[in-house]
Amino acid sequence: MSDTGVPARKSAVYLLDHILGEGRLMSELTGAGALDKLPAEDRARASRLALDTLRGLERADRLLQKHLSKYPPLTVRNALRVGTVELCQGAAAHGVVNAMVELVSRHPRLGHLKGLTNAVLRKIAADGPEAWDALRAPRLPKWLRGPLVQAWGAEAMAAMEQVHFAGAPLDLTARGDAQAVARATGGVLLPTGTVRIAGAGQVTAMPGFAEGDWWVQDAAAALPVRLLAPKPGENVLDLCAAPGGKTMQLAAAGATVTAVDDSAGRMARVEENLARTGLTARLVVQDALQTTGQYDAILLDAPCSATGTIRRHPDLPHAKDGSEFGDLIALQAQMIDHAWRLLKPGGRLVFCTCSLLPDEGEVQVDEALVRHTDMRADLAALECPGIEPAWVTQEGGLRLRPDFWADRGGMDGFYMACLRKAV
Ligand SMILES: C[S@@+](CC[C@H](N)C(=O)[O-])C[C@H]1O[C@@H](n2cnc3c(N)ncnc32)[C@H](O)[C@@H]1O
Repeated sequence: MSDTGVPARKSAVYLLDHILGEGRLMSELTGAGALDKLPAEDRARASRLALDTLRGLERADRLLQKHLSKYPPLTVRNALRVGTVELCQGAAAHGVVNAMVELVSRHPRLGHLKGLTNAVLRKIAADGPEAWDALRAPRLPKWLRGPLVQAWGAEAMAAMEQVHFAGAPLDLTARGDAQAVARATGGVLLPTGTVRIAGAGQVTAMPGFAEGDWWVQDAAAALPVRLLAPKPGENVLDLCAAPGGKTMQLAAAGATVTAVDDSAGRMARVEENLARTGLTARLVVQDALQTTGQYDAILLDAPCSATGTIRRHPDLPHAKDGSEFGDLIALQAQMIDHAWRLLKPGGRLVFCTCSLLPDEGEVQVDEALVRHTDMRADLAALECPGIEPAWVTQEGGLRLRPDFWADRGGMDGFYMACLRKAV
């Protein structure tokens, strides 16, 4: 890692410029190699700085506003934001200020703003972390906050924003004995069987990673397969499978799994994950709507707004504006109808999305139940260990929100329902 911390901070500012300026997602930028030239430690630091800054963006802007008569160009503004977040997290003032001044002074067009950077960050350091702590938890942008307040109410929204701001712990799904994984990793076992670790370090260095004893999967994301309850030897279709968290759960239960995803790049991740865990599945790179065959059980983890994953992906509300959600909602309905044709009589389909929008959950299932007279919501499937009755919805699905289990570190927002086909 560099002594000055300038390369990691410069990369964090680069990420923010593209997320906030061009609406790119962090995963797109890192996938395209944005951090590849940095040593591993700097890469981790750059990502952490960018994510922490996105989580605290509203607070950073409120503090900076006091010391700026007009906004400087985006790159300098982002350097000030990163510096503010670091200072308010308690980093040593001289290190942060020197690094940010150096970063700005080296910029080919904005070097003249190094004096401003120095003066503003010194004032932020003098304000101290108390000024930061006195501000409310950052709110989601209006385009997303509006529909979520309408769906869940203002109080629940504020609770979700608190959890978004806090970030997420590391959750693991065990290939076999979850208790043993909890012991080996120093984690706690949640009531639903997920192992949760607070303050985890590098994932690949943790006990059991190389042996494939577990994989990273949010506690909420582990539940759809529990609802499906695959049995050994059953023919199970995993539609929209990559990167394969649920594929591995299905395979670990002994099912004969066909995993379909239309992204060859993402399917390569499924292959790697299966190889590491020693599990097997037939992998097919294909549009889910072109899939054929007849299956005992189907898991449909449909593409969605991903608004349930903001704890882990605070870039999403800043990079998106909701304009593509209508197309996703239409595609989800098409996928439910297609999956229904591939399901044997008496079989079950678990539909799920990592979304907080009822249009991608409760409403999808309500409407599917009207379109398919041979479909019913299977309430018995929801009786899994740890699932709380309050999470069950009117149409017979499960609604999970980030503020559920807030005292344990929250969970991703998710919707899921088990739909049973008449014999
Ligand atoms: C929510 S992610 C799936 C996560 C995965 N089930 C897991 O547990 O790791 C949605 C996936 O849908 C895939 N996808 C999007 N449109 C698709 C389509 N038309 N056909 C097949 N896969 C699609 C994306 O490539 C993405 O991997």
